[in-house]
Amino acid sequence: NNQICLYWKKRGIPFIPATSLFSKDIIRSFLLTPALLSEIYDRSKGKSFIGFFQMREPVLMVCTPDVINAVLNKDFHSFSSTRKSECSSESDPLSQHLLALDGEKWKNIRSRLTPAFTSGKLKSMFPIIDSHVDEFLQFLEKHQGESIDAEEICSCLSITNILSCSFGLQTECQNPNNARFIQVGKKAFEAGFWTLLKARFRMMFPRLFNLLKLKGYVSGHANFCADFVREVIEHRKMTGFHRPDFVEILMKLRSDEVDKGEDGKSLSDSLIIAQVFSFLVAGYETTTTTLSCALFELAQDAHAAEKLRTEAQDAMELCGSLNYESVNSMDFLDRVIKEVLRKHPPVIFIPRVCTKKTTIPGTSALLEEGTQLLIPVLALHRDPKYYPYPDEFLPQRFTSHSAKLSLPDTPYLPFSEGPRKCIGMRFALLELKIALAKIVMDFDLKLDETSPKVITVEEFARTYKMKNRIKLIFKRKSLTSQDSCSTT
Ligand code: HEM
Repeated sequence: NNQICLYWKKRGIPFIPATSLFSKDIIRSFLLTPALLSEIYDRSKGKSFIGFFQMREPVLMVCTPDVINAVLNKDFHSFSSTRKSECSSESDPLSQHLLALDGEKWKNIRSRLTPAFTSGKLKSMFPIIDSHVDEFLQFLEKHQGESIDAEEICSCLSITNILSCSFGLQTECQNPNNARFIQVGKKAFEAGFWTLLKARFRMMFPRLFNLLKLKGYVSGHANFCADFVREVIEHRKMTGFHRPDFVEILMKLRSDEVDKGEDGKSLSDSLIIAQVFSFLVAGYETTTTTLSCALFELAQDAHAAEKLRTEAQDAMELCGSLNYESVNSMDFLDRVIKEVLRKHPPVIFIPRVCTKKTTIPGTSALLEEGTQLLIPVLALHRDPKYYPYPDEFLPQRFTSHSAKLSLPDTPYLPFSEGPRKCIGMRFALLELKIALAKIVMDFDLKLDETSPKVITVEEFARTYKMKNRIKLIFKRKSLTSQDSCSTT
C-alpha cells in the first residue's frame, strides 16, 4: 500500500490512500459507487483536486469549477480522451462510434455528425417524436387510475423515440409487431449490473478488455439491430423512401460529402450504423432516468405541475398548437428540466484521460500521459456551496436573474461542457419537453402510496435499481375536476 501511495505523494498531490485488496471497500472502489464518489469529494475539503485509487489504479478527482473548466474547455487538447485505450475495431466493429473514439478519428466523426443536430433537423423530427408522445398518452389514458412503474413506461417511450428517430424504425409503442424489436433494443443496452461491471472493467483494463474480445453490449441482440439498420439503408437507397430521421440525415451527409469530392473519406454503412448505435447507448438510459425523475418530482409538487400546465396551455393558445417553437418558448418547463438534471444527473461522473504530459491547470503538479481524471458531477450538483438546499426540488433556482449557472462560475454539468459535450443534448431536451408538456396538460399525477417519497442517489444513479421502485398514478384531467389528485 505504501508503495502505491507514493504515486500521488511524489507528485505533491493530496490523496486518499488505497484500500487494501482484502478490504470490503475494494468492490465499492471498483464500481465507483455514487456514495464513494461523494465521500471522496467531501474529503477534498475545497481543494481543487484530490488523488485516489480505483482498486490500485491512480485517479485524479477534479473538484473546483475553475480546474474543471480548464480540463473540459480551455486545455481540452491535453484531456480530450475518455478512456485509456481505444476499443478494437476488429473485435467490436460497433464500437467505432463517437463515445468510443479518440484523437483525430473522434474529431473527424464529431465534426461530421454535428450538422445532424441543428435546430432545423430537430424541428423536422418534431412530428415523429410528437406522434410517439401521443401514443404514450393513449397508453396512460387506458391505464389511468392504475399503479404504473415509472421506469418501465419511460423506458418504453425513450427506446421508441430512439429506434424511430435513429434507426428509422416506423413504430407505434403499443404495436405488438414492434414489441420484439423494442425488447431486443432494450435488452442489448440495458444498464444492468453486468453491464456496469463490464464498463468499469473496460475503464480499468482496456487492453485486456479488447484482448478478451469483450463487448459493452449483448452481441446477438446488437447484431439483430445492426442488420435492421443495414436493411433500412438498403431499402432507402433502392426506393428513395423519405423520412426525416437520423438514418436519412447521415445518408444525406454522406452524399453531400461525395458531391464535394471527398469520396475516399465518406461515411461507410458500418460507420453510419455505429453512430446510430451510439445514440442508443448514450440516449436510452439517460433519457429514461431523466423522464422518470421528472415525473417523480412533479407527482410530489402539485404547485410546479399546475404552473407547468398553465404555461403549456398559454403556449398552445399563443402558437395555435404545441409545436417546436411553443415547447421551446416555455420558460418554466426549461427550469423544471434543468432542476431535474441538477438533482438527478443520469451521468454521475465524467471521465477524462491525460493525452500528453501536462501540469494540472493553474498549478505546477505534473500529470503523465495516460493519467485518469474524473469529474464528480453528482457530488458537485449536490454541494450546498453551489446549490443551497441541494436535496430539494427547486426549479425557481434557475431564474434568469440568478448568478451564472455555468463554468467557470458554477458546476452545472448534466451534459458536460466543452468540445466533447453531449452531442444529443438538444434532441434529448426536445423529447423531454414534448413529453412533460403534454403529460401535465392531460393528466394529474400522484405517487402511489407504496412508492418511496425519496429516491436515494444509489437508486437513481443505477437505473437497474430504479426498476419497480417509483409507482405513479395518472388521472385524466377532464374527468377529475372535483376528485383531482391532491399531491401535496
Ligand atoms: C438526458 C439525456 C442525456 C444526458 C444527461 C446525456 C449526457 C451526456 C454526457 C454527460 C456525455 C459525456 C460528455 C463528455 O464526455 O464530456 C454525453 C455524451 C454523448 N451523448 Fe448524451 N446525454 C443524453 C442524451 C443523449 C441522446 C438522446 C443522444 C443521442 C441522440 C446522446 C448522444 C451522445 C453522444 C453520441 C455522446 C458522445 C459525445 C462525444 O464523445 O463526442 N445523448 N452525453
